[in-house]
Amino acid sequence: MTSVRVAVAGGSGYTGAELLRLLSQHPNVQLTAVTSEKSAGTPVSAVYPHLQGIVSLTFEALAPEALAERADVLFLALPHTKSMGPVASCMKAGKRVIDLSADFRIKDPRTYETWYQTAHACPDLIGNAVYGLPELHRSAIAQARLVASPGCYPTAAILQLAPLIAHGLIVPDTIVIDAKSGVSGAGRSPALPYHFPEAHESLEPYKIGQHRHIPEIEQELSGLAGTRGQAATGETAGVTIAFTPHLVPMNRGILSTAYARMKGKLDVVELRALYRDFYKGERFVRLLEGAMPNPRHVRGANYCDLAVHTDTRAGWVVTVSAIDNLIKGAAGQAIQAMNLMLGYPEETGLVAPGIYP
Ligand SMILES: NC(=O)C1=CN([C@@H]2O[C@H](COP(=O)(O)OP(=O)(O)OC[C@H]3O[C@@H](n4cnc5c(N)ncnc54)[C@H](OP(=O)(O)O)[C@@H]3O)[C@@H](O)[C@H]2O)C=CC1
Ligand SMILES: CC(=O)N[C@@H](CCC(=O)OP(=O)(O)O)C(=O)O
Repeated sequence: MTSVRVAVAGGSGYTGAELLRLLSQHPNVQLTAVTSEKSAGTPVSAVYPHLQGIVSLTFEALAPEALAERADVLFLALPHTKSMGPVASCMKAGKRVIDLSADFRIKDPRTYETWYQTAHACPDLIGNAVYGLPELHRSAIAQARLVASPGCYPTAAILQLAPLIAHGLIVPDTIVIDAKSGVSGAGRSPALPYHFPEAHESLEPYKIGQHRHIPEIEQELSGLAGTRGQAATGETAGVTIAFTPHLVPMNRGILSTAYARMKGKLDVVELRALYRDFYKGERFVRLLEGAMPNPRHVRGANYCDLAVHTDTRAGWVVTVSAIDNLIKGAAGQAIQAMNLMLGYPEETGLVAPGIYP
């Protein structure tokens, strides 16, 4: 088996730690470097004791150019707005890059600027980036040098709505997405809302109608509508959503419930058959008919569990999805993209089931 040299920038964060855990078990990967400024000089296992005896690297403070020399594939797990420069350097060095931040997900630099309050530093590179959701962009990811790995909420929301949009079965501007995330979604840096007494036994919506994942979800759903669905029926391809995220007192996991008004009467049996067909052969999308999606069932795993229901009395279709924000919502999905880019079987290193309870 061939092996590829892989480095992780931002390895001291939560998604970085999950990348290290998963990559250390990948049969084709040799981990060569991991960066952190604050923990430079500290062994990875001193920051993350669960990696003791598994990852022997020490965190280093490396400039992107120096990091790029150490690997063939680079995972960047840096905060959004901080990834643009490092991505440009790694691309210039001719490396394959998988960026977990939001910096290359939005195709329109003005939209990025509006939602991230920062001008894009390298708009010329945005066109090279492929949105890293394998279930929608598999062949483009396989050809890509730069993958913009999706956000956690968008992964859950896009996967649950894609079949409905692609088949033009719902009224596009009636989509309401109500999603809940565990606290690790906010990263490892401490802040008051994530302090135990604040977050524990609490459930709070935030950024109602203002969350930066809105343009990302709309971009992908509009793309689906334009290429496969509503556009064919002569309607506008632009999809507008109402999105409310919530912080829930779990370490990890997202549960997303999406509602949309049905065009005409849709039979739930037919809808489920349509979802089965849309996701046929997809290793990491599990369609549930008896059980309900629950973040508990995907903890530590790369699955997205999905269920479709109809409220025929009120005329709504209701879909529910569950992912682990750090795995299918971040590190696992990024490794899925790497496997595609390198021609490895897509599930390599990702097949372990979740942990329960
Ligand atoms: N958490 C989640 O569920 C998800 C997160 N993402 C995205 O992945 C990326 C990483 O997220 P997450 O792991 O949660 O974040 P964390 O806050 O846990 O970690 C951030 C990492 O970036 C480093 N870092 C912080 N500030 C800077 C800076 N100014 N310049 C360079 N490096 C810096 C930190 O290193 P140091 O030790 O030096 O502080 C740390 O390694 C983000 O873009 C996030 O939006 C994507 C999907 C899901
Ligand atoms: C609970 C929580 O705070 N979640 C984060 C989303 C994290 C994420 O996945 O977003 P990116 O990948 O775009 O960083 C938030 O709402 O901003």
